[in-house]
Amino acid sequence: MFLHGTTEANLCRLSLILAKRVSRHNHLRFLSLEIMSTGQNGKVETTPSGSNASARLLSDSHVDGNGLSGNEFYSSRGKNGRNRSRMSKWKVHQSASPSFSNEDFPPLDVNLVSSSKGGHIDKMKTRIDLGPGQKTDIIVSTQLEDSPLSNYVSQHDDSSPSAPLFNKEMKHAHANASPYKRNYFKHELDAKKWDSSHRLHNVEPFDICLSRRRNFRMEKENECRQTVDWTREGILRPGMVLLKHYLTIREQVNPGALPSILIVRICQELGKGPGGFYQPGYNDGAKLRLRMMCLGLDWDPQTRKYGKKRQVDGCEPSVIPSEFKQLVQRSMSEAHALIKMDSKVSNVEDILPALSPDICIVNFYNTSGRLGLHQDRDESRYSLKKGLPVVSFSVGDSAEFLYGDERDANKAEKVLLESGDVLIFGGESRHVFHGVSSINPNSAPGALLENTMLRPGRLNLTFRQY
Ligand SMILES: O=C(O)CCC(=O)C(=O)O
Ligand SMILES: [Fe+2]
Repeated sequence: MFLHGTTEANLCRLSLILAKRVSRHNHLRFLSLEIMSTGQNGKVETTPSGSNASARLLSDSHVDGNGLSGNEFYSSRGKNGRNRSRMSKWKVHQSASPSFSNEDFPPLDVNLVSSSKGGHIDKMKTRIDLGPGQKTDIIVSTQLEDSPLSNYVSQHDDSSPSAPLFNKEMKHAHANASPYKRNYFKHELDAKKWDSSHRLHNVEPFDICLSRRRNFRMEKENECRQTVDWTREGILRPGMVLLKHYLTIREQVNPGALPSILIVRICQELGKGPGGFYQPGYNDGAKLRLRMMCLGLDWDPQTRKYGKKRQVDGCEPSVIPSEFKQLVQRSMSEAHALIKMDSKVSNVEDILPALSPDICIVNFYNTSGRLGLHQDRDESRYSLKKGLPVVSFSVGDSAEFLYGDERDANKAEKVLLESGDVLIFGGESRHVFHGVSSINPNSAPGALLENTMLRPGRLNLTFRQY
């Protein structure tokens, strides 16, 4: 017997056995398991990760003051057939006040799977019975042996499309799962229809929206309105303006026509097609904790350069839709009006120059997404020298946005960016350091979710002029 004694040991052992079994039947090179079970103490136990060589179990997960903590049990089988195991503590900081309970917390940000060769990753979910009182949901992530996607490595992906291996147990588990988990299952079902021809490309199509059967009643109940004291608006610093809910206040009569809903629909369509969302990486192989799509011109995070085609699959970015450009111009007029009221300058463009955007970078952050402090300084020297602004639209879950004069999160100011907010930084604020430190789960407006089925997470669009 490979491991014995504790529940953790048994679960780890089980994941290794399953890994081997699935591997034999489906010719898999790679597999990982995520086990979610409710232990006798009522706390959620999660097992992310594992392959045919290793398994990791995060157990006793619990919400404390400002994060999640628990124990990690790790075991692996080396090439020499020897087994190793260790136990350690882990902690995931959640800087926003926890909006979830022990019983129903969102997927942890963990590296489920990674492989030196990479490949397509599928998921299926099943439920197994470990004996009295021990029902366990397992998410099995698999990697097909002959996948042409040899450059694609998913490091943390709570939203990747699932395998066509959907089975009876999954349906059973679906019926019994909590509404949060049911959404997850539905997503698995949809992914069954996944067209394998997409896999011929290096980039797997990513849909920022879920399917129709999502349970919004539950989400509305859960909706957590932030009561933070750092919600600010107006002029944040010279050349930096925050227009609160600007993309949601226009259409009171017909909520379906709200600009933020239009933005999601357009981004969904463009994001699924060629040149759509992908998860970019840095030079050192690390992945950005977001999905990205560029419009107008492509921006490459590795070379930090703009180009006509992107490196990852040679696709050309779509053009920036005229609706988006109009929204940018309207936002700029609003910002100029605010500046005019606030200052005595004769020409507001001296403080916030106008732009004619030819680049739009669209980011989708899942609820564990973030972006470190950085400056946007890859546009042309002309654009940067003139201080032509970056215009940023936020849609979906709210985000904690940091900004400051240095790349130091401790010295940065923070502001809550909510769905519909427009943030503009140009003029003398054009080189401000900025980043996203966290996304607040369940904070997106119900009307937006009902009309778009946007996944949990946040959509951000930044317009610039090269
Ligand atoms: O998501 C955001 O609010 C910021 C995005 C950003 O800074 C960027 O794309 O350069
Ligand atoms: Fe930026």
